[in-house]
Amino acid sequence: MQRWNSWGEAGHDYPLPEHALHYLADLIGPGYPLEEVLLETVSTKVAESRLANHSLVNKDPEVRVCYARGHSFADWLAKKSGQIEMVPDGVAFPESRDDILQLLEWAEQMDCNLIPYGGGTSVVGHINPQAGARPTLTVSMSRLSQLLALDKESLLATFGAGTTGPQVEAQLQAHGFTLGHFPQSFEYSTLGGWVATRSSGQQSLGYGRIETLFAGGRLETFQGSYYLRPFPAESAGPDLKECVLGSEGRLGILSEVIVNISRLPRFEAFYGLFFPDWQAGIAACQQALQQRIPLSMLRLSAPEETETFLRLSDKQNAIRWLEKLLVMRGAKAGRCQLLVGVSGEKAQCHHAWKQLRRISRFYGGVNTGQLIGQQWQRHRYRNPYLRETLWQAGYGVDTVETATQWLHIDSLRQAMEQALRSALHDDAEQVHVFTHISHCYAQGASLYTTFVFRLGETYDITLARWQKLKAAVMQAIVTHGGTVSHHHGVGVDHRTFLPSTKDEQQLKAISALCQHFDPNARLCAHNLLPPNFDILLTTTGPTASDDLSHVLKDTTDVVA
Ligand SMILES: Cc1cc2nc3c(=O)[nH]c(=O)nc-3n(C[C@H](O)[C@H](O)[C@H](O)COP(=O)(O)OP(=O)(O)OC[C@H]3O[C@@H](n4cnc5c(N)ncnc54)[C@H](O)[C@@H]3O)c2cc1C
Repeated sequence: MQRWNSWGEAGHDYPLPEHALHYLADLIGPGYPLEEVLLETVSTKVAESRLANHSLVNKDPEVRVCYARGHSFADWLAKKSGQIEMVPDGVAFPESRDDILQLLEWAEQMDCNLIPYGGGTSVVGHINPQAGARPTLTVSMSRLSQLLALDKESLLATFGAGTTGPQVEAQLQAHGFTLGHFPQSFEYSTLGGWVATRSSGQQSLGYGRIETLFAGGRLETFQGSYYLRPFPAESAGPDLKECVLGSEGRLGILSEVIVNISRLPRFEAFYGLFFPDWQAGIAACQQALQQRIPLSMLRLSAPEETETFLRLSDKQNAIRWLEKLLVMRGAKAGRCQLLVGVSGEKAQCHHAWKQLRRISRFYGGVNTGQLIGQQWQRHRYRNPYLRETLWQAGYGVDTVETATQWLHIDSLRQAMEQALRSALHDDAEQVHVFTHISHCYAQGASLYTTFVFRLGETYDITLARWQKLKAAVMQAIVTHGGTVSHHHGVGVDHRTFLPSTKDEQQLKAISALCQHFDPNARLCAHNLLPPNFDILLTTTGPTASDDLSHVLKDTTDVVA
């Protein structure tokens, strides 16, 4: 059974070896765990539902609690402490498009808000009900998880939007196909959620981000049902599919998603390389991308992350041998690990790997073969479980991600890491920070930074620590040329910073689009736009002459 206040299936634990915990204690001090509240206890405190009965809606307090929060660090604190301010008034489980249309109609009658819920793996507050006069109905897509159509000739598959990663792959692989979308939340996140958040998978370099994979589908809205046809390409004016991508539940509920699929690769391998330093690793990645070498993954760890992985490994004997080899070959302190993936026809993969090795040699890279790559592949979804392991040891872990041009990669990384390392100086607390590049493009890459800190003596102190860390790093991102998000989305947690990425005219256009599809602001109105932005437009009407500068000033004040 899925854990209600943490990641993963109950009983699936990944303990860290003793030496790994000592390493962490040496870096930031010993951790002290916080006591957790039981689901039964939280459920007894839930307020009465404000919704009438409906055959599709479950109002059981325990179910409502389980659907109340996602997986941001603040969400975890809320669940583990039991201080969940808002829970949905009910959770609906539609089984068909008709059920969804019925729920939209009922929401108007009940005057309630709706939250489409995929896997609930959001890390930016997307699916958290907000306080307000209207009741909230969360719409779980979990029963819409079937492969509905497979066009083997055109490589198109139609799924219920609530299909999770493993369900997508199992149903496709049974026919010899794959989607190739493997976010780290793969186990629980869904097709609808991926589209609504502009998700990116670990092998996006080969298969593409969800933008490339999303071919069409059906969107159920307060303005009716839309069928987004899966043409291979078209020149027929603006494409509504583009608007649905990243809409974060604000336009409607995706009931079906059509995706571009691939034949299962005949060959796939992951290799490990080590570069003497970060600059060499970056230059090699940049070259590989700009020469269009057909790889399926490039993941470059900065020195602190490389060192952390080596230190935390439970195969210390093998690591000692590896270190000897690396030192002999010139990759000493400051070295960076690069993971390389190739997928496809064997000859094509061998050729791509050969081309990459040629670039790597030029930059002093040391080839360590497939061993590290195989380890990574075996444990590719394990990191989220380690969040719980570290929590139990008294440490908080969170990640932030962004993207920028190659020109700014280095300065942005330094700014993010520095902001995190110094954020808790006033509390006399150390923060362990490390970064990797997780998705590469010819023009730039995404940076993914992890920070580990000690839990406070209470939940409130811990939350305050996390808030300081998050604010400091977001500030660093937007002032050093990063986007608010490369793949986690905006939600509630990043919306204040959106004006740094999109200007006033763009925000107005997005707001007008949301109002067109959802005139009464029932669908996830908390997501995406800066606070008060919609309210202002609703009261004055979205005209081009609206002066929103004071709203934007409020939000940019936080940014500046
Ligand atoms: C441990 C962990 C690792 C992660 N790793 C990655 C990663 O590698 N790559 C990545 O991209 N993200 C990652 N994420 C973030 C998260 O998994 C993604 O944002 C994912 O796309 C969310 O999918 P979901 O089905 O869980 O959506 P939810 O969290 O349920 O919802 C997210 C948003 O999408 C909307 N939505 C969901 N379904 C529908 C629908 N059918 N119609 C309309 N709107 C809908 C919701 O209303 C909400 O606004 C990670 C999260 C965690 C906790």
